[in-house]
Amino acid sequence: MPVEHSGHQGGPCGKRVGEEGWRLGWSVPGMARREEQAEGDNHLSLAGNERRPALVASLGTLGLWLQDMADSAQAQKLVYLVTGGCGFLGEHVVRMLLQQEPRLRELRIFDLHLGPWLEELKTGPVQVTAIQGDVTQAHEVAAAVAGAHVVIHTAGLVDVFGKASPETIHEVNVQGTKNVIEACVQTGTQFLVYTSSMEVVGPNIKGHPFYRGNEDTPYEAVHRHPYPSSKARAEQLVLEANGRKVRGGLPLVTCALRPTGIYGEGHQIMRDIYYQGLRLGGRLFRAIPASVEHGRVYVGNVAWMHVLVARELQQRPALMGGQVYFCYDKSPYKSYEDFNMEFLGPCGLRLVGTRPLLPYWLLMLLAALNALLQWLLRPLLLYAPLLNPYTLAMANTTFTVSTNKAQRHFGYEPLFSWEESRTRTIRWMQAMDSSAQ
Ligand SMILES: NC(=O)C1=CN([C@@H]2O[C@H](COP(=O)(O)OP(=O)(O)OC[C@H]3O[C@@H](n4cnc5c(N)ncnc54)[C@H](O)[C@@H]3O)[C@@H](O)[C@H]2O)C=CC1
Ligand SMILES: C[C@H](CCCC(C)(C)O)[C@H]1CC[C@H]2[C@@H]3[C@H](O)CC4=CC(=O)CC[C@]4(C)[C@H]3CC[C@]12C
Repeated sequence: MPVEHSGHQGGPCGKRVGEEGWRLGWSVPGMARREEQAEGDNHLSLAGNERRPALVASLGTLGLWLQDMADSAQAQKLVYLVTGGCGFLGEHVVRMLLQQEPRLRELRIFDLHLGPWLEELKTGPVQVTAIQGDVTQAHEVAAAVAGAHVVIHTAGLVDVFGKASPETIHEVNVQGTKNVIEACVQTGTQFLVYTSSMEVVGPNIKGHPFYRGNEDTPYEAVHRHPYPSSKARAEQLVLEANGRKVRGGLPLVTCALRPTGIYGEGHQIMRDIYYQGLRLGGRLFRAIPASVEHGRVYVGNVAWMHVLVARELQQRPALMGGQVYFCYDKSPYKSYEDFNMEFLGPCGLRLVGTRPLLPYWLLMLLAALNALLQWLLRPLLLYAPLLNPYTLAMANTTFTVSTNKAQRHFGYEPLFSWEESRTRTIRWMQAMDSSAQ
C-alpha cells in the first residue's frame, strides 16, 4: 500500500488534544528538578536570615542573586550546532539540550526544512539560531559550524522505501558527513557527535540474527542497500577523524551513537502504520512471527544520550573519542509488530493472528512485486509502500541489543522509563488522531 496520509477521517483514539499539545507540553522527568532545586536553595538561604533584620535579609538575597547571575554568565558559554535539528530525532535533541544543558549560550539548528515550532524556542534564555541549509553544500556547513564548540550531526536521509535514489542517499549521508567533519577541522570545532544507526551492523544481507548483542559482538556486517551502506561509511569517516588536528591545533574528538529502531512522538512510520490500520477497518494483519525480536528505543532516551555524550566527550576525550555506543533503554524485546501494538492497541487497532497470516514465500513475492511496481511506475509517480524486500528482511530478522557500555563510559541511565515512554507515545498518537478529526 502506498505511503500517503491524505483522506484520513480520524480513528478511534479518544482524547481531544491538539497535535501541538505534545510539542508545547514537552518536558522531561526531573526537569522540574532544576527549577525546584533552585527555588529550594532560595528558601534555604532566606530561612537562614529569618531572625535577622529585613534589610540584611534583602541584601543577602541580592548578593546571592548577583552571585547566581555571575555564575550563570560564566557557565552559559557554549555554542552547540544540531544538524537535522528539525527532524524526528533532531527536534527531541534540540528540546533536550535546552532543558538539560545549562552551559548553553547559543543553539544553532541547521536543517533543509525549518519547522515553525522553532519560533517558540526563541523567547527563552538561550539564543536559538535557525539556519536553513543543506549538508551537501560544504560552504553552508562551514558557515554554520564556525564558532561552535560542539556539533551533533543527526541530519540524514532515512530512506529504506526507495523514495530517493542511491546517489542522493550517498550524497546526503556520506558527503554531508564529510562536509561536517571538514568544517570542524577548518573552523576549529573540537567535538563531534554523529547519529549513526544499528543498521551499520545489521541485519546483514544473509539474515543472520543479532541476539542481545553489544558493541563488541562479532557479526558479519555486509550491506547492499544504499541506506545502511551510507550510514556505515559515514560512521567510519567520523571515527577515523577522531584525533585529527582542528584549526588552532587541538585534536578533534568524535564518537558515534547507534540507535536501534527509534519510536516516540513524531515517528512518521508509526503514523503511516496507524493510518494503514484505519484504512483496513481498525485491523493489522500479522506478517512476522512473534518470536522475531526487533530492537527499539524511545526517542527521548536517544536524545538524552546525545546530550550526555556531547557533554561527557568534553570531559573524557581519551576514553570516549573514536568510540561507538548503541542507544538502548528499558523498552521490551518484541517483534516489530507486537511492539507497535503497545501504542496502536490503546488507539483501537487490533493485530489479527497469533501467527503470520501469509506464508513467508508469499510475502517475499508481494515484496518483490512492490519493488517491480515501484520501478515500472517511477516515470509516472512515486510508489513507496512499507513492504519491500529490504523492509521485509529487516522486520523478519532478529536484531536486539543488550549492553551497558554507555553507562560504563559516561554514566548513561535512561531518563524515561518504559512506562513513561509508552504513555508519551500513546498520548501523542491520540493527539494526532483527534487533531485529524
Ligand atoms: N528513525 C530511526 O529509527 C533511526 C534514525 N537514525 C538516524 O537518526 C538520524 C535522524 O533520523 P530521523 O530523525 O528518524 O529522520 P528525519 O528524516 O525525521 O530527520 C532527518 C532530518 O535531516 C534533515 N535533512 C535531510 N537531508 C538534509 C540535508 N541535505 N541538509 C540538511 N538537513 C537535511 C531533514 O530535513 C530532517 O529534518 C538520521 O541520521 C538517521 O540515520 C538511526 C537509527 C534509527
Ligand atoms: C517498515 C518496516 C516494517 C515493515 C513491516 C511489514 C514487512 C509487515 O510490512 C520496518 C521494520 C524495521 C524498521 C527499520 C529498523 O527499525 C531500523 C531502522 C534504522 C534506521 O536507522 C532507520 C529506520 C530503520 C531502517 C527502520 C525503518 C522501518 C523498518 C524497515
